[in-house]
Amino acid sequence: MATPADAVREIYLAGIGGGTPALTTDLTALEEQARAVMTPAAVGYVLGDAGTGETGRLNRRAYARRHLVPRMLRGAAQRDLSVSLFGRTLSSPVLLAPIAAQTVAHPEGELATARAAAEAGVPLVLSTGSSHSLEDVAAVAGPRWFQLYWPSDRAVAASLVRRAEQSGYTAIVLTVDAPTFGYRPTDLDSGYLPFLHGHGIANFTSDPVFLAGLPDGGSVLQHWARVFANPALDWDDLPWLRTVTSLPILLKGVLHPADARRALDLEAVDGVIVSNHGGRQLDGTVAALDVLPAVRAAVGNDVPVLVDSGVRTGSDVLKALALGADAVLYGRPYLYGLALDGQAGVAHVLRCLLADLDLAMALAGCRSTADVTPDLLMPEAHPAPYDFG
Ligand SMILES: Cc1cc2nc3c(=O)[nH]c(=O)nc-3n(C[C@H](O)[C@H](O)[C@H](O)COP(=O)(O)O)c2cc1C
Ligand SMILES: CCCCC(=O)C(=O)O
Repeated sequence: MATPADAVREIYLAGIGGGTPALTTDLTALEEQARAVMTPAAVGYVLGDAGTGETGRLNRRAYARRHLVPRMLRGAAQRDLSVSLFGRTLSSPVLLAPIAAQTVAHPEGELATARAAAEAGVPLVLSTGSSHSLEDVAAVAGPRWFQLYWPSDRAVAASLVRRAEQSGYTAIVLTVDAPTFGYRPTDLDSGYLPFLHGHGIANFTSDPVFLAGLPDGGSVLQHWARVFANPALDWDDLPWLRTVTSLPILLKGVLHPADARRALDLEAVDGVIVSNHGGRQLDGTVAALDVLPAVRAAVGNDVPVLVDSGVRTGSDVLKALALGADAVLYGRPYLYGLALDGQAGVAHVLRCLLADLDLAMALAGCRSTADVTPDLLMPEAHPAPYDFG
């Protein structure tokens, strides 16, 4: 049976004939390659962090300062990478993070991403800010979740969720860390917001409720700007979302354990995604990985907890799982693959990540994701200095 690590063997075999991969297999080097092929505005949007970039750097440091203590002789010749979430089996603990406006990186945008994800069996979380309608993406996608930016008009929110449900998306990811755009100097310096250039608004321009609210002769972009976000959203709104869908709901962008607990106590959500949005929202924010154990402790072991922000390699996935995550969202690197070579580029990145993860499990002595336990990590010499009580 083919395993993700076979990709590595195939590369070496191709090398006998002089072949080498078209793109780097170094998942941390893709950024530099992609920078060279994207427009300056796209580089600013995709690579950019909020503020000084402190949180963006911290995300990587949080992984770098943790170290694995692998176990030997555990007979991990075959690895089972699968995990179970909301009653479904995922082929690996990896999903593609919602990334808006993907046509800034490649003209085929989310369609290319969805095809590559389907081929790899990796679930895609499609952004509300997709450049192709959620129906068009569903037509070429494999397993899929829908990420919701809750519009200022509840009727539009309900319409998006209903469409997602009808199009086979099996979970709703409500992102709560972006009531407004963060302060992003890379975008501000070039005066560039992709949405105002027509990227990432297809779910609105294809939405009957949104279009019905468009004033006669009014501008679509101005209407979008009014409707897209709801900065006034608060906890009292959450139960309403529960009334419009029977799908599992995950809250994305939670960092404080008390917020995770509160969401569950409201019985309004089924899971949480610990994330600082890749350092793009509030600069100076703690690394997502650093609060993951506290969030896990706050919600208990039965609630799905995912994490993102800074995941790059197979070892990173192991570290996240060892600290209590059920799965990770993989973000920018797949966008780099998209920019470099469209669908084939995303496929390459996923092949590399899954091969790296499969080998990491072999080398750490893990036959299955259930074997990725906290004792796989070196206890921290300097534990996190905060106690959330
Ligand atoms: C260009 C870009 C666009 C994004 N758009 C969205 C979005 O529409 N919705 C959302 O919830 N998160 C969005 N995110 C955040 C990602 O889902 C994820 O949290 C983040 O990329 C993780 O950081 P990393 O990619 O550095 O690992 C976006 C991130 C990037 C880089
Ligand atoms: C309000 C943010 C919209 C897109 C996004 O999530 C991002 O650029 O990070």
